[in-house]
Amino acid sequence: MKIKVCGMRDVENVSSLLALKPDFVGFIFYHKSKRFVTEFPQIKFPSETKKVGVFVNETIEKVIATVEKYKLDFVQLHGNETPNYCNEILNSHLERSRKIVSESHKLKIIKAFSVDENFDFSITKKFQKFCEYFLFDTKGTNYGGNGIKFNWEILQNYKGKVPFLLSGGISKDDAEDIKKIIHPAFKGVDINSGFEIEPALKNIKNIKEFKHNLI
Ligand SMILES: O=C(O)c1ccccc1NCC(=O)[C@H](O)[C@H](O)COP(=O)(O)O
Repeated sequence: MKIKVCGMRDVENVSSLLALKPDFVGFIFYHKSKRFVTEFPQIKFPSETKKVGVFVNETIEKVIATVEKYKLDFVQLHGNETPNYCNEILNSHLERSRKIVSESHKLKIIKAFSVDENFDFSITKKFQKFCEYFLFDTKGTNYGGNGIKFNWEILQNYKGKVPFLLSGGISKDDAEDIKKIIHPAFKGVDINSGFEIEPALKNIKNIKEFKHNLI
């Protein structure tokens, strides 16, 4: 099962996290978030851990510039971005990387959806050809990091092929329930406020225990 730890910022905290070999580490580039990255931690990432930039209704130019500056592997889109916006992100990155010969990595997209009891999973269809993963997060007052769970049973209404990460209010005591989720597209979890000491500072011991219990 894949693990994404989102909302990181502190250089020593990121460094301790990397020792646990998470699959993804997320950095929030949304200035209204309390986890907004003001100074990107300058650390060499192992190739098995992917860097994810989280954006909310950001301009394409800003997203691409941030991807290039911090060499991000994924962008996670957490606002009202459309399939066309996703297409433009991929095309802009491809066009730019063709011009810079040394930069040839392929950018990938995670589209986040805010889920509540009435969520219509069929809206994900229009995004499927642009996205590597979907992220099903709980609908709340903020675009993300709300710290609340949705009813995981409704995941069974998702019939698509794009793999998804489950998110929203997950904490270390949820490992057993997560292991009970049976769905062909369920690929992993995204964790955030449930593991925080303070905004953007994670409790590495709890993440280690959670990761161990998930196996
Ligand atoms: O975490 C934030 O502050 C945030 C703000 C705006 C957009 C997205 C944000 N987080 C993205 C994530 O992937 C979170 O991990 C996800 O929303 C779950 O958070 P939590 O409920 O705290 O576990």
